[in-house]
Amino acid sequence: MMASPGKLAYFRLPPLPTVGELIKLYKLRAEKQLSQNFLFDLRLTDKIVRQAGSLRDARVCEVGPGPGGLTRSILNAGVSEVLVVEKDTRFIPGLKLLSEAAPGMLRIVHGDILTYRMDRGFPENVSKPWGEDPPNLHIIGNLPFSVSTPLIIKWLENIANRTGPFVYGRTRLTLTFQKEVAERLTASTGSKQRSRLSIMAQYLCTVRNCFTIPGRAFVPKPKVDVGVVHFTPLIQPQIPQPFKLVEKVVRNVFQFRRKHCHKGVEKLFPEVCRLELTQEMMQKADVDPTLRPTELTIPQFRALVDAYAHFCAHEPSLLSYEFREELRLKHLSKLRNRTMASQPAQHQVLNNPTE
Ligand SMILES: C[S@@+](CC[C@H](N)C(=O)[O-])C[C@H]1O[C@@H](n2cnc3c(N)ncnc32)[C@H](O)[C@@H]1O
Repeated sequence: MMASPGKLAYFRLPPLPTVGELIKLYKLRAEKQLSQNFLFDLRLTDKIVRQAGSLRDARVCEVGPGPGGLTRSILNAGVSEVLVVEKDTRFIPGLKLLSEAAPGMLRIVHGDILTYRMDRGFPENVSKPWGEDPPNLHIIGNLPFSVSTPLIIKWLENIANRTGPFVYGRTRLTLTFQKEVAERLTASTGSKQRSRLSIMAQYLCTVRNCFTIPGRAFVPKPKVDVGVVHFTPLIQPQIPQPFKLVEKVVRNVFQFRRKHCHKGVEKLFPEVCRLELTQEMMQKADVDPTLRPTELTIPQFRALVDAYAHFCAHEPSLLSYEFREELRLKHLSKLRNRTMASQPAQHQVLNNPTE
């Protein structure tokens, strides 16, 4: 493979204390509430980073760096810049050591990833249009279990609406989840693990279950194994239907996961016209009503969502709440963006390597 020009492609961290030694040095006891399970084995962290594809000259945001094992592997991958967001202040001194060893490459943010505005962390991304390859931002993280599902749902909505880290470019994600969640995210049509989460993720992304890390590889050892999942958002001009509408159809269909799918579809309509409209919707979408929810493909879900949107357009009372809510939220987010643009950032960047 040809190396890209510039010194970063050949960057290697100088010798440093090991992750285990750093933990001893700073007396870092793992906090259960923050789902702290650390990876000491740098061959494993390297393997996670390899799933992201080439990171030469890329920008990376790492969620929850903790003692920095995964951060070391990211820095060694020839990236141009890494921004790490860590909630626990105790890890900051160790991360600063890493930052000194990789001058100009590591920005440390003390903050909560659930509220951190990543688009503000990488404002220069504005010049890159959506869909440009290679992507300009990678999100990588050995995620805390406590936030992994809400975080991926929030990011899926961001992908649909091109907000948050997805506002300017086709950001890719390489993240860890509890093994069972990883299996649900990537479950194929007909599999037992197929669920709402599988549909929402695969509606918007190509999803790959990369490999499983046994619980014993972490310190302390969690009760579960961990799956590494890679997401590539699909290139589409705009999500054809609002995210909330997609969510509503998928939620209803999976309400009766062992029954025929028309059972869940019926619940989308008022009782008086339920059976007729369900029949009409299934015909319009060309979906066999006797299939089980787990047997439906993504194109069939798309067809169901489109058919339901058609009914809603003709009978706004079916969906007036969601549409109103979606419009209200979009309006609020526009106002918030405007206000925040005129305010200083709330999260503290603890070092500025470019200074
Ligand atoms: C599973 S540990 C991974 C640590 C390290 N990346 C590794 O692989 O060894 C999760 C990390 O996320 C941090 N964390 C937990 N909740 C967070 C949040 N809401 N925002 C940012 N970081 C968080 C924890 O403090 C911890 O460092």
